[in-house]
Amino acid sequence: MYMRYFSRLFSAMAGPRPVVFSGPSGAGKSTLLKKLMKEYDSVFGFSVSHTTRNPRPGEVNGKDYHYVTRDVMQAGVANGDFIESAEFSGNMYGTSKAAVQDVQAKNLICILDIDMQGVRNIKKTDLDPIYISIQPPSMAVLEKRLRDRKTESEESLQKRLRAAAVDMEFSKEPGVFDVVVVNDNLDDAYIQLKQALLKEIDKVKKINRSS
Ligand SMILES: Nc1ncnc2c1ncn2[C@@H]1O[C@H](COP(=O)(O)OP(=O)(O)OP(=O)(O)O)[C@@H](O)[C@H]1O
Ligand SMILES: Nc1nc2c(ncn2[C@@H]2O[C@H](COP(=O)(O)O)[C@@H](O)[C@H]2O)c(=O)[nH]1
Repeated sequence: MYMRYFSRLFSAMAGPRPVVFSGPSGAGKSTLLKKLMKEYDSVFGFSVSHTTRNPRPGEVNGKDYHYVTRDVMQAGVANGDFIESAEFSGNMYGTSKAAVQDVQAKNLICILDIDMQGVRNIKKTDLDPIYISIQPPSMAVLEKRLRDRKTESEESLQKRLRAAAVDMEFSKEPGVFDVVVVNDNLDDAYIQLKQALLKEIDKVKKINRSS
């Protein structure tokens, strides 16, 4: 009890609370995050995950992900370099300690885009983030978005849809997420997202003004 209290107190002193974004693949997490980081570029910093999947056209190594082999990723996990890692749709993904520290060293709100296994694992740490779930309006809409994105093979798409069904149930579990945003109309979803983060955004702006 006291340990948890002091851990929260110290992390509050250390800087703004991180934000975890989760939700099914194709729900619109990256789309919303990019809008947020464009509007508040001096407030948020993205925790660049590691993955063993191949880069998509337009993705940049070190910006979207650190693209690594399974051997490199497994060695990093064994070495204790990761806060959390997970297997998703046939590939490994993970948040390195360095990725979060890099953002926090700049006193920015650290954004983690992670799947639900990542959410469960982060809950076992003392990171104490705000948990936001981005959900699609329906499975049918999600499937259309994923197909239209044209990034997945049929096999990968089916795996992602199966994971999405579990994720949509997970988001309804009481106490897991602080906010659940249904991304139907993008502008409406973005307004809801900003509303959920205004307090933290103001905190960072105040700190930046006084430093
Ligand atoms: N509100 C929306 N209305 C219509 N299309 C949308 C909306 N939000 C996102 N999209 C589109 O849906 C597709 C999936 O969005 P996005 O890539 O942001 O999802 P994601 O949750 O980040 O997926 P992943 O977890 O696989 O990275 C993209 O092509 C995006 O342009
Ligand atoms: N547990 C983690 N999940 C992660 C991490 N980085 C991304 N993700 C999640 O993976 C899926 C698929 O992403 P994609 O870029 O291949 O479409 C998605 O749900 C992400 O949120 C991570 O470091 N840890």
